Amino acid sequence: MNSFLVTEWTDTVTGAKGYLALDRVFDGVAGGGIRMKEGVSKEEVQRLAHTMTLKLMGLGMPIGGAKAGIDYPSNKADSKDVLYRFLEAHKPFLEQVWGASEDLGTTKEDIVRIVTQLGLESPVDAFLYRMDSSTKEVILNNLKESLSLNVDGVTITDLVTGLGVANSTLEALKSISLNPEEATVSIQGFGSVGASTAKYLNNAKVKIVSVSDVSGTLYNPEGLDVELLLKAKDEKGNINRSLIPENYIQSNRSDWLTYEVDVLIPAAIADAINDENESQIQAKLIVEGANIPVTIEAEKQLFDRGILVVPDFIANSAGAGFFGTILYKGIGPDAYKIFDYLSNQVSSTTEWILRKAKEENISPREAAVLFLDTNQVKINVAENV
Ligand SMILES: NC(=O)c1ccc[n+]([C@@H]2O[C@H](COP(=O)([O-])OP(=O)(O)OC[C@H]3O[C@@H](n4cnc5c(N)ncnc54)[C@H](O)[C@@H]3O)[C@@H](O)[C@H]2O)c1
Repeated sequence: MNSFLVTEWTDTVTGAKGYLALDRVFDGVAGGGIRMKEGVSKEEVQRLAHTMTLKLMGLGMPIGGAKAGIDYPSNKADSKDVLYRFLEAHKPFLEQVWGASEDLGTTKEDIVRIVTQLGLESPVDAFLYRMDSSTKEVILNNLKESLSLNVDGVTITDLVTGLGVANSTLEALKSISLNPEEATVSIQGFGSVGASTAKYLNNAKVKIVSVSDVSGTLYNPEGLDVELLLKAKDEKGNINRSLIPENYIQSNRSDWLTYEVDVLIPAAIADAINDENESQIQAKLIVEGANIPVTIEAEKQLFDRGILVVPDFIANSAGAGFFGTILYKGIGPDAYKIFDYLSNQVSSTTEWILRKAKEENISPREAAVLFLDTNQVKINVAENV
């Protein structure tokens, strides 16, 4: 994987390794989260940074993709000190090139607290430093207010990715001429992405017949009561079984993909659909809510069986565009305007790639690469600095 730049850092206290990969730098900046997890490798960080570039390009954002990774268990007592030292060492990047956010094992609150201690105004100072002081002040306020917005008691950063996945699904249903009210869906995972995807599909009257979490699968061919499931889930996406109606069939967590449904939405783990379970799938569409939930081999087999897979870097990209919407599109602090912008972008990209895939008889992933190549010319990738 060729990144524009990768740093390698060693913590002087614990010996932990850390990396910052800037996949591309457009207009002087790149954006992406900080993952803290035992075993994170430089290659993983580079791959994730590249996916960020693809997501941001798909959303029409003039920002390169970045990702940081710290190979250290996030549940250790001193993990926040390790994060502090990593950010301290990368302060010059935070000041001028890299806009940081949370990812697995880190929180927005910790990152904001640490960068403030380091003398920065925000984790996205790099995006602001070329702006004149009055524009910067307006944008910073917009950003702070936007981060605290919530809809129905849920912060918008916890809703926006699932909203995009739901809109991508609705667009994909159009491409197979299926009315949302007649469509059935099964979702793996009921955390931030799975639950918000279910919420917005339910609003569009799509029938969610099956949902799984880490403990198992719930199934009701008549449709699950999504509002009830949203109330029964905790902040980690675990559904409290004592609140579940008796007529729901409860089974093993691997059963979610075996039901006869129109759409499968893997929104939990990587490699959830692979060459060992792909043959059990009866759906017409798979919309990737999680990152890399379908292996490349399984995706090829699904394509040969006529099952379309909408790639993750299109379907789940809305969350990646949250900062860009406020920083570059001047939108905010208004949850519905932010939602409108991002969901329209995800819908139109999904429509484009599925139409192109049909016209050229290629997979949606191949069509997405064509889309990004076209887009790349527009945002001038050659001006890497
Ligand atoms: N949160 C975001 O904005 C965002 C954006 C893009 C991609 N993603 C990716 O989407 C995926 C889910 O993210 P999230 O933020 O919703 O996570 P989360 O931790 O909020 O929820 C994960 C859910 O998956 C369930 N789960 C875990 N292992 C499972 C298994 N083996 N079978 C069935 N269910 C299982 C959990 O019980 C929980 O319901 C991850 O791959 C993440 O990297 C998240």
